Amino acid sequence: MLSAEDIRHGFGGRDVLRGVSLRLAPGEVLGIGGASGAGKSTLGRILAGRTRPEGGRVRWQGAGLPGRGPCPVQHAPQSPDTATDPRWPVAKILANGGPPDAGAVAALGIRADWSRRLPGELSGGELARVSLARMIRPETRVLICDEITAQLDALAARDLWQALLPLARARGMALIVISHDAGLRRALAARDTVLTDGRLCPA
Ligand SMILES: Nc1ncnc2c1ncn2[C@@H]1O[C@H](COP(=O)(O)OP(=O)(O)OP(=O)(O)O)[C@@H](O)[C@H]1O
Repeated sequence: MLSAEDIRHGFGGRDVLRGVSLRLAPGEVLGIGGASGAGKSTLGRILAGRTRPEGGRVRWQGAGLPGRGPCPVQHAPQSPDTATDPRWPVAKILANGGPPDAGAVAALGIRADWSRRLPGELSGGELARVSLARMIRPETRVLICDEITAQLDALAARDLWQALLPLARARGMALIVISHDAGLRRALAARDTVLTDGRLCPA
């Protein structure tokens, strides 16, 4: 479904990704770990078509990622507070880029009475759910979860995964769990990998 072949990318002449290849099946949960600065977020953005790699290619169902319309691969960023406009109420955040996905909004426990609140008026866990719901549309087939619970306490993190996993399973939506936390990756992902020296290796 989603594949990457020999992805290479760097910044300022420094190679970060040195030939990353992967394949992801529908509904699969894949873990990606690696040291800080290893290139996990860079890879996530490339897989979602947000960053054009210097080398290699990302393929979606055998072709390039669609250039128009909603992308089936979405990258959920690690810091919802910097990814959401602090002046926008929840309803506007959810409607940005298309009508909100009512099923995802309900499954993530987003309450109607949050709709007029600003991001600063939500708890960290609530904001993480809103930020995630923006990325889940009916067309989303792969969700790249980039340290989405790293800033939450253990209980809020557990609640978020317990909401997200059944939603993903019900939709056959694949997840890529990017996390420093090997225990979390092992608990969630059937297949776990680590980004080391610019390459993806089995964990
Ligand atoms: N836009 C950019 N311009 C310059 N350097 C960048 C840019 N984006 C990322 N980098 C550098 O590329 C390297 C990989 O960054 P990336 O954010 O992908 O790592 P990461 O594995 O996700 O790290 P962390 O676990 O700390 O979030 C880092 O050294 C980072 O400083």
